[in-house]
Amino acid sequence: MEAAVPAGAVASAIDQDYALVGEGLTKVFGGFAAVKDVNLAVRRGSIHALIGPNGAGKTTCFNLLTKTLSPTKGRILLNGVDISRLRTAEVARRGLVRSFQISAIFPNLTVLENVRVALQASYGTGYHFWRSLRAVAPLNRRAEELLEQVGIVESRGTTAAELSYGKKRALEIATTLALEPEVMLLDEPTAGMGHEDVEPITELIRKVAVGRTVLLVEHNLSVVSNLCDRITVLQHGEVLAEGTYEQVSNDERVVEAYMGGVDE
Ligand SMILES: Nc1ncnc2c1ncn2[C@@H]1O[C@H](COP(=O)(O)OP(=O)(O)OP(=O)(O)O)[C@@H](O)[C@H]1O
Repeated sequence: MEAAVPAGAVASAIDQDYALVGEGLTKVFGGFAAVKDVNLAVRRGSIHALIGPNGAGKTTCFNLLTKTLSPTKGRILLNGVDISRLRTAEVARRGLVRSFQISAIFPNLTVLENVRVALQASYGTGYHFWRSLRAVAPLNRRAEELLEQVGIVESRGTTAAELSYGKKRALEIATTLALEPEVMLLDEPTAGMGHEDVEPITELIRKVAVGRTVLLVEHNLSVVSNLCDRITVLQHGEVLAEGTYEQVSNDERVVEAYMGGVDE
């Protein structure tokens, strides 16, 4: 007869496989449950998408996982550690980083300066406008490396305001990488983009995801099918289906949810 596996052993095996886990996540806004008992496990090293029709609860769920909102019920585990009660900065220090919104980019600073600000934030020194150029010079090399990685190093001297939309997104990814994330959370990375920018950003995400874990909310289903290993579909705040793109796109309930909604 096989010896019973102690519960702790199962839990730690799960911790090793999954970088980020949401357990029984629930968020109630004034009596309305936007997210209900959602269980989500993001496998280490994977690109995982959260999709669903409008109003399905994706943003709320994402905000819970990124600690922008606190759950009414449930908990969040990062590498097996309960981070539900930790602040965003502490969670970022532990490797869980949400991509900055474009609005968080300083439009009047150059591309290089923007990445340097992020690096200074990550080194805990903060950004001091009065610091001499010599004092910040060591950061320039790292900033240039990051810009190289995201393919916009030739724009280093351009002010962020002058960048195309696609390059702004690339800059946003560089500022996220400055925090050395182990788990990256991307909020609709291709939202508002023209056709010509979607593919380069998809390829960039694929590239920076190597050696990391990525969770993204994305409306563009062709990006999801092209990029993501696993997909969780939400509807009315609950998990409707989970699997590969092929599995969920062949699931009648998912087809029905999308046909019944107004999503693209
Ligand atoms: N702060 C809030 N207060 C009250 N209701 C909210 C709040 N935030 C979200 N909701 C409601 O929760 C539900 C889920 O919203 P959420 O934005 O999470 O969905 P979504 O799937 O991201 O939708 P979309 O694709 O349209 O962005 C919606 O009915 C929304 O109106």
